[in-house]
Amino acid sequence: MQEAREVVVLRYGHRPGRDDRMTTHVGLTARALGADRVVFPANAGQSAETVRDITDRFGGPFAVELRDDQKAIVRGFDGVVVHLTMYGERVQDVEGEVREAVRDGEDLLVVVGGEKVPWALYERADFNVGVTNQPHSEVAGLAVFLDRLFEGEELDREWVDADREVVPEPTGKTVIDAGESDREGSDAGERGDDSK
Ligand SMILES: C[S@@+](CC[C@H](N)C(=O)[O-])C[C@H]1O[C@@H](n2cnc3c(N)ncnc32)[C@H](O)[C@@H]1O
Repeated sequence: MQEAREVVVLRYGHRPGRDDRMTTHVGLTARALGADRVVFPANAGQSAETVRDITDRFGGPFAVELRDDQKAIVRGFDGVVVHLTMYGERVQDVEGEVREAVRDGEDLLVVVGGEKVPWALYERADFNVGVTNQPHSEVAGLAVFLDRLFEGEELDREWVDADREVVPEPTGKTVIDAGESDREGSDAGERGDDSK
């Protein structure tokens, strides 16, 4: 796609304890599927730490920010705002319009909720987008939206400054030092950590 200057994912709301895992997964999904930065609420420090740790080990660039002024971020955002919501327009109907809106290098803010989000967000959003009009999860909605936005190109991205790299293989969980060209067998390589 013609590039947005920066794709930022904003996690709107976080209930410590209850939302920890989901907020972490919003960050990991944003990173893995092509966003440049995630903004978490200030009370989601543990999730921020986990996403930063993954970025340190598996590469970036990807930034994690903690902010407590989500309302102001959305209100003052200088670019295009997409709000993912089951009540929105169908992603397959508006994805082209979203790409068009950012094609001249506009920044893009993608907002996902947790608990109920304020009505003002629906009004400020340039696009309220539904990934199906069925209730499901912010992680699933974000993944599908980013993949549609980037038309699958994010799957081939190169990672910079990684310490570790997963070797894709039909069976096994091999992780090698980044840059290492020799493949190691599953027994020799580090066992993958998929416990996040
Ligand atoms: C579990 S839902 C909670 C929604 C909340 N009950 C409300 O009415 O706003 C959390 C978030 O998942 C995302 N989400 C859920 N279903 C979605 C869908 N079909 N399409 C896009 N995003 C969705 C939205 O960002 C939503 O804020």
